[in-house]
Amino acid sequence: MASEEAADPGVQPTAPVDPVLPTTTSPAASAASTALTALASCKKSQKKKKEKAEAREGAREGGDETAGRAATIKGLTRAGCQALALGAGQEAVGCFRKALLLSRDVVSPWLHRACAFNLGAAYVETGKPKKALEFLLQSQLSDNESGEHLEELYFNAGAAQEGLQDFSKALECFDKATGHSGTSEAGSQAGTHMQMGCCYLGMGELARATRCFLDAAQTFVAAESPGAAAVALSRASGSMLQSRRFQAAEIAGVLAQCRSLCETIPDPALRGKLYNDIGLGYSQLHIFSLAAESFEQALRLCGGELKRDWHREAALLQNLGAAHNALGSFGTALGWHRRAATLHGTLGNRRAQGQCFGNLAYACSQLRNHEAAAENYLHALQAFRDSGDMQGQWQACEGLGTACLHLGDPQKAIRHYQEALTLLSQCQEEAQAIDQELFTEYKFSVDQLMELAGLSCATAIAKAYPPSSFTTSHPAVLVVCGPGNNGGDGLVCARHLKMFGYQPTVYYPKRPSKPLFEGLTTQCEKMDIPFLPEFPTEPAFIDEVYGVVVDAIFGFSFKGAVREPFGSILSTLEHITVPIASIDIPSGWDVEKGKADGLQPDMLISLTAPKKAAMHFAGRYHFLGGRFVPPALQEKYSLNLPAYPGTDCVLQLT
Ligand SMILES: NC(=O)C1=CN([C@@H]2O[C@H](COP(=O)(O)OP(=O)(O)OC[C@H]3O[C@@H](n4cnc5c(N)ncnc54)[C@H](OP(=O)(O)O)[C@@H]3O)[C@@H](O)[C@H]2O)[C@@H](O)CC1
Ligand SMILES: [K+]
Repeated sequence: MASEEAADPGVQPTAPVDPVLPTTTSPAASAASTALTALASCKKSQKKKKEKAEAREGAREGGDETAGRAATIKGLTRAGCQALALGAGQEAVGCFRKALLLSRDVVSPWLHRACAFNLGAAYVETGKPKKALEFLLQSQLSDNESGEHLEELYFNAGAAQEGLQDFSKALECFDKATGHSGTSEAGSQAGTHMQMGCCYLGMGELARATRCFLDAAQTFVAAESPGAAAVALSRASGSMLQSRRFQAAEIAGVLAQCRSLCETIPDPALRGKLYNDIGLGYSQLHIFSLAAESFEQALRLCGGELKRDWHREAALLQNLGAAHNALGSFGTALGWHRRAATLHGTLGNRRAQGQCFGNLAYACSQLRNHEAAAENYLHALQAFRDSGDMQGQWQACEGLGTACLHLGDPQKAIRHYQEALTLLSQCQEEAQAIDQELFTEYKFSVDQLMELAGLSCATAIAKAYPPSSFTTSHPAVLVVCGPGNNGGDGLVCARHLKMFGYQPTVYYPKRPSKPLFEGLTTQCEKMDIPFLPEFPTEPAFIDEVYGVVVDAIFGFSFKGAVREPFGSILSTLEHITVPIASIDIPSGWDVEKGKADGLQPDMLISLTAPKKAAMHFAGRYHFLGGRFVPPALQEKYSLNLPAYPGTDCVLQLT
């Protein structure tokens, strides 16, 4: 999607979800890579088993029955390996399980452990890491086993731990695997480095992950495996982009190396996948000419009519269109957008089709064909409605508004803009996901964000209610704080208000015994901010003493019926006449539906992004605060937050 004002519509190539892009440690991705290695191990153990079985054959005196059983185990093992090679994991598990059962009656602990190992490795591949570990542990080898065998065991145990998301245990196993890798092939060492890279990715240690992928790539190149090396480089570039610690030139260097390796890969499907990944990487670096070239190369490799990958083709057409939009070659972009929209439509992918219509509309508007732009924004809007994409809907409405302005219909434009605003405030799920990511991915701490949130609130209050507007003798503000983080925002806000020359008083009836809140309380106390021992029961008293009341009672985690003492507090606040400034959400409101007979604040300071309930806000001032969402995150969620003016930490929405 793109809107006419959007400075950079071409960033959209990152939007299409490419099912083959292996840039995360998603179970699917790691299972896939694990599968290959499990199979390799299986082949190796099969070979080794064959050798050992043959060696034993002469020595074994257990008679025909034992020999027959050993032969059956051998057959089952072979069948299991074949099943694995064909991707029939369940069947493989069945064969290995039977082999393991039979091995119990054979007087060879080695054979039994080897069978347990195979079953464990097969479970790794079928995505059952718990089961895998159970059998891998049974295959525990003694120290005088060969290093290579130990390497295989630790590798698979590592893969199982990785599947269980226990990345540090997985890394321990992989470390041991590399410790025993003296004699093994370079390829298998590189495979271990790949897995280690995935673990570091899972732990959010992107620089280390990058190192592992680059090491793996180097080893694969030395082992003359260009395909595997290119995959490793592609993953390295992905983690470099994600980490934001690397220079663009460094990342572009890795992408270029990956691209040149691609030329030597015989498998067209893998080549196509990699060219697409490279194109996405270049898009993120804003090198759109190389992105477009890479997407075209990928498109040529989509397969013949019979084996055509239509979904990939649609994503590539969309990416090509978006890259040309970003390059400003709108005439060329039109064709790609149309083809992409048609193909996504045929495949029933309405949301992606909406994105293509949006991009097409944007290109039309840039070519000053506003009628075509309006028509395509309408198609986009409908597609986003069908697929329930709120964000797409508001962007399409915004585009429609602009097109109507150009077509000389300001009334219609206003209606579209109004609809866009309403839709914008409904993007709450996104806001919560962003909050989560700020903590988990971007490693912000609550107190950092709370400080910025509280500062935004004090700033917004100072803008809307300057001390000169107070009718009381002093700019006295009552800050009512609740038991959660919203209350914490209130404490920070009180401290900054004091700094700004106001006279805040805090009421904080339910104080959590956590260092963060204790610290914030002490800071206020040390700044001579009084804390009320009891809440005034008379609304008139509050009206007389204070010029503004800050509602920092509940934020987005409020639910159910209000419990005491907050029920009485809110009842009193509902009857005061001085303005109430609510932080994030008016307290007592349903986070989505609001509360018609509840608190009706004069001001709302939405933090990060407006929540759904903000639609029901009817007060005079609506501010946006919490200017802490990093650009990458804004981009990821296509937030299109309105621009904060200059260095301000708040933005007045109404
Ligand atoms: N995440 C972010 O990015 C940032 C978030 N920030 C801020 O945090 C806010 C969200 O904070 P939050 O999650 O701590 O919850 P919040 O709404 O303050 O209080 C919930 C507490 O209230 C209580 N309670 C609930 N229902 C109740 C009821 N019916 N009746 C009575 N009590 C009830 C319940 O306590 P309990 O009684 O269970 O002890 C619960 O612990 C968010 O809106 C924003 O302002 C900023 O600081 C910075 C960045
Ligand atoms: K509140």
